[in-house]
Amino acid sequence: MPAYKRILLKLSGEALMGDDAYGINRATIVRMVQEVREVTQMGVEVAVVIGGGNIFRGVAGGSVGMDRATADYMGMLATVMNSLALADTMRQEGMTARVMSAIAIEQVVEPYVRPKALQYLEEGKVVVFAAGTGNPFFTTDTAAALRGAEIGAEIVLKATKVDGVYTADPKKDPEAKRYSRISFDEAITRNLQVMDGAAFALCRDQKLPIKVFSIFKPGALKRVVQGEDEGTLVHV
Ligand SMILES: Nc1ncnc2c1ncn2[C@@H]1O[C@H](COP(=O)(O)OP(=O)(O)O)[C@@H](O)[C@H]1O
Ligand SMILES: O=c1ccn([C@@H]2O[C@H](COP(=O)(O)OP(=O)(O)O)[C@@H](O)[C@H]2O)c(=O)[nH]1
Repeated sequence: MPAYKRILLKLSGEALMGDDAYGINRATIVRMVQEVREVTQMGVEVAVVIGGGNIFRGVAGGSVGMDRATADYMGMLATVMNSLALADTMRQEGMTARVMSAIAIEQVVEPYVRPKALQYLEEGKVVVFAAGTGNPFFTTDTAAALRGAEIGAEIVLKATKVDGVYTADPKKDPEAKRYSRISFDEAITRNLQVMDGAAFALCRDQKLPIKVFSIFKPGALKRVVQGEDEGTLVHV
């Protein structure tokens, strides 16, 4: 039995590279989609926000002297590409997906219209939210928090490169310990970088819990959806 009726799944864009140096690794995206299919088959309504870090990140552009807002728009366009690839892979795997963009790009993707997104979810379609929040200086984590709150998701699931929230960045500090649960207040006070502060703050205000877990661990998404002990729960 699933523990949730409706979820917002945030997929790391960077993880889409798999073992490649850049772009979208075919085997990786197929595996991600198959995991999503498993939970849709359990009757869970799934909305997805995918990042763009495998193609372009605004901060990277900014660091080499680009105008930061322009670089961020490039990052948002990168998430549109990933969203199209994701939805197409879903189609190939026998699912029905709809991409909705936060920035107008009508010939390519339909615009984000909240009631329409809700309708798709009720029809059992997977909705992929593209172009983040549509605003520079934000991240797709914040987009996940925002859309999660808007569609009334019960939880935001952040599938990322680490298997939970740690006392420090586990990629830099081998002594870092994983929390099984942590409050928003503590995560924000300790300035834990696994998610940006804006995303944490929005979820805290909306009382929308977040689960952080590994995108690489087979079966982790299903376990999370079944309410099993997996990753880290960030709670009010
Ligand atoms: N306290 C922490 N706990 C877990 N991960 C952390 C922490 N601080 C920093 N990180 C880093 O945050 C990364 C996940 O955030 P991000 O780069 O935004 O990933 P994504 O591509 O999933 O959006 C992890 O790969 C990890 O190295
Ligand atoms: O609301 C948003 C969402 C994303 N971005 C840009 O899109 C890039 C890709 O998204 P993100 O870094 O969140 O992807 P991920 O970490 O999942 O790979 C970011 O670096 C930002 O430049 C943005 O400007 N506004």
